[in-house]
Amino acid sequence: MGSTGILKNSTMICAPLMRETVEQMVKEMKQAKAEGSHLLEIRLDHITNFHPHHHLPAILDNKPLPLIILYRPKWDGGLYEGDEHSRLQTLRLAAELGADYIDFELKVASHLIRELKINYQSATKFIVSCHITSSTPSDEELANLAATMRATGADILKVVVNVTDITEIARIFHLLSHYQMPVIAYSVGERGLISQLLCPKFGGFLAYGSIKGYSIPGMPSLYSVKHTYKHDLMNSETKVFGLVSKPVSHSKGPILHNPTLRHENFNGVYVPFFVDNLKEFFSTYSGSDFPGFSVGIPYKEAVVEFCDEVHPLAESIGAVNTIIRRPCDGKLIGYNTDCEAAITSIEDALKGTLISGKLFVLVGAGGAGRALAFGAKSRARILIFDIDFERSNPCECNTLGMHPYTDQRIPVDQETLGDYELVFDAVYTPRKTSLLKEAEAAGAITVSGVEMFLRQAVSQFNLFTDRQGGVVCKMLKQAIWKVLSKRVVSDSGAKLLLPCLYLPTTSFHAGQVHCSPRSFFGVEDFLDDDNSKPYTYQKGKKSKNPNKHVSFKQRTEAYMEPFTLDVFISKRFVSASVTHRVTCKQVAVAGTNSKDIKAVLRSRSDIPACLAIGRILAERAREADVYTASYTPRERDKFEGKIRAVVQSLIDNGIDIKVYLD
Ligand SMILES: O=C1C[C@@](O)(C(=O)O)C[C@@H](O)[C@@H]1O
Repeated sequence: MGSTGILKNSTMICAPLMRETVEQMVKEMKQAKAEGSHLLEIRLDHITNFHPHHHLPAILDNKPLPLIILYRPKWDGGLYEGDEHSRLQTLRLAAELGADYIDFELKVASHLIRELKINYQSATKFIVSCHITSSTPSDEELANLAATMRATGADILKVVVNVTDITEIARIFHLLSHYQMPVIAYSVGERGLISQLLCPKFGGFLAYGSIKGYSIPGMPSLYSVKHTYKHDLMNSETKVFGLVSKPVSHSKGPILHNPTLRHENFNGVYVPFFVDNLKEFFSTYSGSDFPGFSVGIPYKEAVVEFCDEVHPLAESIGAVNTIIRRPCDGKLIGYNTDCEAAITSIEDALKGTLISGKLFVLVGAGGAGRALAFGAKSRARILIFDIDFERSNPCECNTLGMHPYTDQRIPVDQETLGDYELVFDAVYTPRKTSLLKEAEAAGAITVSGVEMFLRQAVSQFNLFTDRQGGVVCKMLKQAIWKVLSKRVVSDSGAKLLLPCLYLPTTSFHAGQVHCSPRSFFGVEDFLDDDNSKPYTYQKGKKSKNPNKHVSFKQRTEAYMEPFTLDVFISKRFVSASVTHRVTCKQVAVAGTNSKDIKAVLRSRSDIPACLAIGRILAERAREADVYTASYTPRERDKFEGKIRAVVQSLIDNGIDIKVYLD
């Protein structure tokens, strides 16, 4: 095929061109090439007053790249309304002139392809296409359809569907990866977007991308497939991360996580998952190809149910925004990285003023609101308003102010905004919401949701990749700078705060949510059952004097006793974990709220439950080759009753626990 050949094992990017004149087409062919397209699809049916004998050679003679010639009739979704004979004559002419590819509708393909292959023994390749407007066929139906298409003599098959649920895309992936000839298959629409974004992973022949200035509904831009999702670098080993949300297109996650994954040399991609049904989604995309998810509106609370295990912090908050598929057993582990992100964003904007004792007024108790409330509760007084008391429709109240609802904002009187010292909006698209603009005008310090977004993304990234955070922090910082190219935190007038990204001094999360065995963000809070008495463990204060003598024991403790045990008991549940001090990695976790554990228990918090947690945690620790751990009860905990039962059970099950009592 010479220069027009099919690049083996490499998905091409194709820009469809739909202009009204040949001149425009020629101009855009050059633009598409400059933007990185590998080939071009020329929609003849869009050219007005089209004269085949005059216009076709003009197009083919000026092609800077291989062309697919397509002359779509009205009966198959195109613009051509003339007679069928003339249309097919035009396509015959394209073959005669040596077009690289010609696209035929399945209905007419059979006799035409045979005829053309006999008459013109050119290098032209024939694409046979089928647009399915009814429901997405099953795997079997798709295979049968592909066989019918192949029987026409096609060189390449093209199947376009319009899925009503993202799980139907799995059938497209199956077709792409299993069919023994070149296939183009994708779905249009937001729910179908991943079929286009992940096309190279599943071996699609080509993926489409629209050129700059001519976006095509339901299709990614050439720029995004080339630069954001980097089709060139994707292969069958690429791990797919993504945001589970509805809506999802507002998210800046892909433009943060994708460059960072590449920077870290991690063969992964981060995509938007428009999800309607969590259960179906997790059972469809259940393999190791999908190792981690962010969770956005409106699913942060609902998703807890689909996690096999939930980190104690997320459990206490009642919301999960990050899910990791544990490599050893495929279980889904839920975390919350929003809580720390929200509180540190506010604390940093207050420039060292403590939030303790202040009054927090929280509007909206959805997933993000819960995380913020939880973080604030132990230090400050908090007043919560939510439009929907029962939270029966969380989606509605969570998107206020978010693109495209930028004219809406939470219902707080503009006149009262000046009464607040600081106003924080968890929405980050746009960066400055109507609420923040008004608050700024009223003289309050304002904190954009971008701050929280960034911080939660850093922790999330470290969980996804199980890596240390320093480089990632810097990388994300650069990425967001490029994206926003403006300051990310603002306040009014002279008190202007510089844009900042929280760069923790210790290794950040190190693959787990916990920075240290016992503290998430310096102060660890767990709400008690009646939601009024937080357990608070105040981390030992760091000395301000860097020259202060550190004893040998202090220096070596983490190495001599590398594993710590943490036990948490509430009226509702019991959980315990073993953490490696140096890397801050949790090596084993067990909690009575986990699906598998609660299924076999009568109660989630009685003594038998504690004994079960001790036994299961011991099994998991032993599996991780950990046989010893040290345990210091949390500040308000006494080493008796249920706590003692957990620890005793661990000891009875082969773990040597050293207990430190003050
Ligand atoms: O709140 C957010 C933002 C987010 O939903 C996004 O828009 O990318 C991703 C979530 O993980 C996070 O908790």
